[in-house]
Amino acid sequence: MGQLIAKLMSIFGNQEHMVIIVGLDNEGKTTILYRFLTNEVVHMCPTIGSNVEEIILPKTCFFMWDIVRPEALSFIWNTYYSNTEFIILVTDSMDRDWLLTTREELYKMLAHEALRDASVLIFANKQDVKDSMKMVEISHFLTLSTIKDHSWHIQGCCALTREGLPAGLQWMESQAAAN
Ligand SMILES: Nc1nc2c(ncn2[C@@H]2O[C@H](COP(=O)(O)OP(=O)(O)OP(=O)(O)O)[C@@H](O)[C@H]2O)c(=O)[nH]1
Ligand SMILES: [Mg+2]
Repeated sequence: MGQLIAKLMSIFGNQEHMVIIVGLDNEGKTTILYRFLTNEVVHMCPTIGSNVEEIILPKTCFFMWDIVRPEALSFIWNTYYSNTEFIILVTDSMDRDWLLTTREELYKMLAHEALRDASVLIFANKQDVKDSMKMVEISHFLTLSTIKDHSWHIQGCCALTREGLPAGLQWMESQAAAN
């Protein structure tokens, strides 16, 4: 798997940036991935394994892996990490109970040697749902202001309407251009 990813990276060249989309179950990871590609909502089943898509923009290209939770696939996790430049962490803004687990997973990833230089985009998804937590509350809960050794950005979004997704992608483009 590692060799395959390295080969793909060499084919696509330096403009290609490797991205992993992570988060707990049912947070909207796969919906977001396909909303980057199409104007239609693709109805999803829970992901088994991974989905991968190439998002081609005028000046850059993101090679995005939507992967299941770390513990389920821990044996190949290092393979993904070793080439990753961006982590997209998706949270369900309604899911207060799971935010603690999300926080644990986030800091475990950030402590990983292979992700030392990765930038983090947090999508606070499902902002359309009544009483969803807003970005300030989620930022506070995830203690994002304590992250000093990675670039990070939090963006509220609704994958169903695409609201917030272009802004998140723009942040990634600006990071890619700066690196
Ligand atoms: N209301 C609302 N529902 C959403 C939004 N984004 C995704 N969903 C719904 O949430 C459910 C889960 O979406 P998925 O994209 O399959 O979530 P996932 O994180 O890929 O789930 P797993 O593959 O099981 O880990 C689906 O029913 C989506 O239609 C959103 O912004 N608002
Ligand atoms: Mg999925």
